[in-house]
Amino acid sequence: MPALISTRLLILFGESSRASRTAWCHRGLRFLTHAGRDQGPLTLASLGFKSEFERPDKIKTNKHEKLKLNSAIEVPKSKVKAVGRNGTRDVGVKKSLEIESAPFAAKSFSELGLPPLLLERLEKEGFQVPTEVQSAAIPTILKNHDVVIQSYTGSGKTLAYLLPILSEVGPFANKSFNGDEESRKKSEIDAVIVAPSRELGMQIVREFEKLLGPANKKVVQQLVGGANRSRQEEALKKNRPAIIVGTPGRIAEISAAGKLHTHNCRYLVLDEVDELLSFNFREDMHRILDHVGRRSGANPSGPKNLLARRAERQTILVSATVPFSVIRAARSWGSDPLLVQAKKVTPLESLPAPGPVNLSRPTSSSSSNQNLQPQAAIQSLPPALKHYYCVARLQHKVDTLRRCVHALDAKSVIAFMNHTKQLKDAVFKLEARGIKAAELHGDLGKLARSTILKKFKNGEVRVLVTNELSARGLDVPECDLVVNLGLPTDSIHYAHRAGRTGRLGRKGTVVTICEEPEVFVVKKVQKQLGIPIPACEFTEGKLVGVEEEKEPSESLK
Ligand SMILES: Nc1ncnc2c1ncn2[C@@H]1O[C@H](COP(=O)(O)OP(=O)(O)OP(=O)(O)O)[C@@H](O)[C@H]1O
Repeated sequence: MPALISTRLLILFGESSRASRTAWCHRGLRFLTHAGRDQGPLTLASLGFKSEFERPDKIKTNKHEKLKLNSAIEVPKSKVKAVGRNGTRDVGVKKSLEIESAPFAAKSFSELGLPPLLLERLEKEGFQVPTEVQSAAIPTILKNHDVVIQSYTGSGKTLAYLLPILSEVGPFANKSFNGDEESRKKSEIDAVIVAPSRELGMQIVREFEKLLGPANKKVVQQLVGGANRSRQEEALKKNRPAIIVGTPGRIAEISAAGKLHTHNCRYLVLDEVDELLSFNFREDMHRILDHVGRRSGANPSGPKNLLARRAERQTILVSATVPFSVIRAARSWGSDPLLVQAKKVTPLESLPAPGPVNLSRPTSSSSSNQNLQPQAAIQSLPPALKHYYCVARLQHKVDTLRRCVHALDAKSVIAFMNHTKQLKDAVFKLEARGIKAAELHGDLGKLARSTILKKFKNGEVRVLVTNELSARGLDVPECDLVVNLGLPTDSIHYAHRAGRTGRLGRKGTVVTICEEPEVFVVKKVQKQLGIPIPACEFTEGKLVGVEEEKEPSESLK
C-alpha cells in the first residue's frame, strides 16, 4: 500500500540556503553511495591469483605500450586466447594477464599503449586525460580480453572501447597488425558495434568520425534502421568499411541478405548490452551473435561452432547497468571474461550468483529485466547528481515542470513521459507558456529525429519532451536537468534517464514529478539506488525543500 506522506513547508531556499541543502544532500549521497560500494579494493591479487609475469612470444605486444608491468596473473593454459596478427586467435597458449598493473588513473592517454597517430588525433580533438574507466578498459582490451565494461552514465565508456579498436583497425593502427592494403581489401568487417537505438548508433559513428577525421570517414559506416537500406548496402560494397555501427534489426537484415561479411570480424561490441538482451531484440541479436566472428567453414549447428566463435572474436559488452543476465551471457560467449569498472578489473567467474529478485513492480517486455538486481543500478549514477521529487496532480504536471525549469534556471532539459500520445500535449502547453519545446519519439522519421536532436543540442530547443527512446546513451553534455513526468518502470530505468544529465563531472539535477499515490515508487528507487531523493516544491520561483513526516509504521522499519 502506498505510504501516506503528509508534507509541511520547511524552508524557503534562496541561492545560498539551497546550496547548503544541496551540500547536505551530497554528503548523504556520497556516504550512501560509498557505503554501497566500499567493500575494499578488489584486485586480482586479492582474489588469490599468482603474481608472476610471463610474456609468451605468440601473444601480440603493442610496440607503443608504455605500461609498467609490476605484476601479473597467470591463467591456466586451457583458458587462454589471443588475437594473432592476422586477426585469428591463438588458443591454448600460456598467457599472463597484467591486469593489476593497468594504470587505473592514467594521467594521459599516452600511458595506455595507444599508437602515436591515434594519440595525435586525441590531442587534436582536445581529449587529454582518460577517465577512470578508460584507464582500466583500454589496456585490458588491448590485451585481447573479452570484457564487460560497467561504469556510471557519462563516464566515457564509448571511447573506452573505441580507442582500443582504432588501435588495431583503420588508419592509425600498427600496420603489422592491420595487414597490408591488399589483405585488408580481401578481409571483411573488422569490428561490429551494436546499439539499441538509431540515435545512439549515429552518436557512436560521430565519435569514430571525430577521431578518424574527414579523410578517413569511410572507415566506419552506420547501418541504422529508418535509413535507406539499399544505399547502405551500396556504400558497404563501394567503401569497404572496416567498422560498422548499427541497430540490431538493420545489421541482421543486411547480414541475412548476404551483403555483410562479418565471419572474420575481430571485435563485437554490444553497447547498452542489457537493453540489447531484451526480448524485443532477441532474434536479431541471435543472428548477430551467430555470424559475427564465426570461423568460416565451421558447422553452424554443432557445439564445436560455439567454441570456434569464442576463439575468433573479442566480445565487449558495455552498460552503466549490468544485471546478472549480462554476466551470464558474457560467461557463455567469451573466454575468461573480465568485468572492467573504474579502478577495478574482476574475473567474471569470481562473481557470485545473484540473490532473490526484488523489484518494485513488474517491468517492461524486457526478458533480461527478470534478472535485474537492484545492485545492478547502484554504481550507474554520476556521484554529483542531485535528486528530488515533487508531488503534483496529473493535470498540473506540465505546469510543475515549467515552474521547475524556471526555479532551477535550467538551460537544457530532458522531460520523460511514458506514453507517446502525451508528448505533443506537453509540448503545446510549454510552448504556450513561452518555453521552446519539442517532442522526440520513435514514431518520427529519422530526419525529423535528427533535426530535433540537433536543435536541442545547439540550444534552439530548451525542453526536449521524450520517452524511453532517449533514456539510453544520449549524450548532450549541456543537459542540466532531467524531469520524470511519468515514472520510470524501475531503478535501472531511473538510472539511465537520470544519467542524461551530470555527464562527465558536470552539475545536474533530476526531478521526479509524481502523484501522491506514486510516491512509494520513488521511495523504492531511492532505497535501491542508495541515494537521497528528498521532496520539494516550486514556490515563488524557487526550489523549496519539504519535510516528510513518515508514517509511524515506516519509522519502525
Ligand atoms: N577522456 C575524456 N576527456 C574529455 N571528454 C571525454 C573523455 N571521454 C569521454 N568524453 C566525453 O564525455 C561524454 C560522455 O561520454 P560517453 O557518451 O562515452 O559516456 P557513457 O559512459 O557511454 O554514458 P552512457 O552510459 O550514458 O552511455 C562524451 O561527450 C565524450 O565525448
